Amino acid sequence: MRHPDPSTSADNAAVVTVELDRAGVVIDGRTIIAPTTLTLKERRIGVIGANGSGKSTFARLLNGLVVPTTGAVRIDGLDTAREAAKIRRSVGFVFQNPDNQIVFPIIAEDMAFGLKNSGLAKVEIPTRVTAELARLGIAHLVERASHSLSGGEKQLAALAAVLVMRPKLVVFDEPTTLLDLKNRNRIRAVIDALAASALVVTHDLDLVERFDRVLVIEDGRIAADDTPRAAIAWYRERAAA
Ligand SMILES: Nc1ncnc2c1ncn2[C@@H]1O[C@H](COP(=O)(O)OP(=O)(O)OP(=O)(O)O)[C@@H](O)[C@H]1O
Repeated sequence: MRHPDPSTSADNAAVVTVELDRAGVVIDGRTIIAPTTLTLKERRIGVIGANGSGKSTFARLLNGLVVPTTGAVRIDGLDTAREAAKIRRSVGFVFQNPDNQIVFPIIAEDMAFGLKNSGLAKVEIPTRVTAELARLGIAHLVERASHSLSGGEKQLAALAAVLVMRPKLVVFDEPTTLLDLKNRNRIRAVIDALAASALVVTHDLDLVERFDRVLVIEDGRIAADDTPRAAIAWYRERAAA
């Protein structure tokens, strides 16, 4: 059983409000995300849909990695086009490919980098890093060279580097794709236990079946927005057609 201690908990329990206000993305004249208006306040949100439907682009809109070409995206009232640096302090993004995320040669250095920039006292950094790695069951990786890790270990280390910053919302872009069954279950348990809100883009429908809300994206539009049961059933039927 988990006993959260506010002084050491790696999570932040506040719920984030995401607002898309006619937000759309057009690249080279092609509509990738059609103008979309929606508010997300749930703690667990799944985003599913076919390859190339726009899921990653949608996810990237939420922390300013992609800026809408029409309309606006606001996180707790902050516009991603104007306040991306501030927003990234409360919205963490876990990339599908951890190589896009891990920058430093040693895992502990990679995790310490963001903490140093956030102004955390130097003496507190190793404790925060160690605690986060331990929470994900990978404390033994702390001094390992990033390039020597397996795909699954890297994925978990990249996740640790995001969570150590204690974001209020964690956006996951296909977090289980590289993982074996054991590590997939571990990520699933980590998402379940997060005090932070989570939005998860995935093809793994089981992962979102107990979430609060699931969006199905089709050709850059929110084609279904429902309970997991209803949204997944809609998507399965659509995929079978
Ligand atoms: N920077 C870009 N330049 C041009 N096209 C892009 C860019 N980013 C995304 N696209 C295109 O937008 C469409 C949606 O891409 P996106 O990665 O959002 O889809 P996805 O639903 O996450 O796909 P998958 O399930 O295959 O990962 C694709 O056709 C993709 O090629």
